[in-house]
Amino acid sequence: MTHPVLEVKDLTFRRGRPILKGISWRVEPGQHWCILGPNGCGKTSLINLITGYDSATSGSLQIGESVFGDDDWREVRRRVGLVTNTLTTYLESSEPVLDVIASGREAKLNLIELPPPVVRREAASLLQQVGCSYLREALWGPLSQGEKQKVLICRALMAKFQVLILDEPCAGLDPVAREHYLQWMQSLAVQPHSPSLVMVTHHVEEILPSITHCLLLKDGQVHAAGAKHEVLKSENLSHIYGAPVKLGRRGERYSLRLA
Ligand SMILES: Nc1ncnc2c1ncn2[C@@H]1O[C@H](COP(=O)(O)OP(=O)(O)OP(=O)(O)O)[C@@H](O)[C@H]1O
Repeated sequence: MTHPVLEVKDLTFRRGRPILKGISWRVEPGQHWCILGPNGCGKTSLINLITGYDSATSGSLQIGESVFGDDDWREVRRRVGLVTNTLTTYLESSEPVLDVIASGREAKLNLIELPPPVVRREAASLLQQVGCSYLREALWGPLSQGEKQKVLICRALMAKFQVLILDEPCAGLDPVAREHYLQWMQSLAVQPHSPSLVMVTHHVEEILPSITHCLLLKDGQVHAAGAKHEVLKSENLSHIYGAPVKLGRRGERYSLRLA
């Protein structure tokens, strides 16, 4: 039996009030997903549960063959890469960029011990791949938003991950940097052994051709989940955003405007 890359069943999350109300979602090998939904609908909460930063109130969660509760989630976490701005608040400003990247190997923040030279070399090579070799000797704190995003991607790539979760990866990037970044993600997604990408975004313009599926959330519930071309429709988006919107398509890219 092939295991899903990721599966959640009837997942609920309460913090004083219900935040996620019975989410069921399955990511199969070879699929790349995009999660869309209005502010406060529970996108980040869902990701925090998947990455083990928070615990679900009920329901089940599985990454590959590992089930949350049965397996050591610290080990499982090494298979889930996460790129999120929230990480930026946990990282020390004085942390060298190479150590930030190297810390992805162990899924740990702010390394106490120096990473081994072989790991630092891998980190430097990843930095080169994203066009940021000039940051080899830099510290984390003063980096620009775009540089931080690229360093976090490198950090995620250090892990032996099956899933790479990108929480609003283009936030803070200028339009040209955003397009370069998206092209780079596209080239990553089409590599033969690419991890499954799960991208959270507010902008349909950022949905890459390689994204195969979409999960639409509203009020902590799944409104629609499935193949991109079936789910990404004006009526579904109007429903989740609570206003009439019109989805446009140009080639393999999308746009959205108020109807
Ligand atoms: N630990 C928590 N304690 C209390 N409330 C929380 C907690 N985590 C999330 N929430 C609340 O749950 C709701 C969903 O938050 P979440 O950050 O998941 O939304 P989101 O879809 O990622 O929103 P955005 O698009 O604005 O980033 C919000 O109303 C938030 O205030």
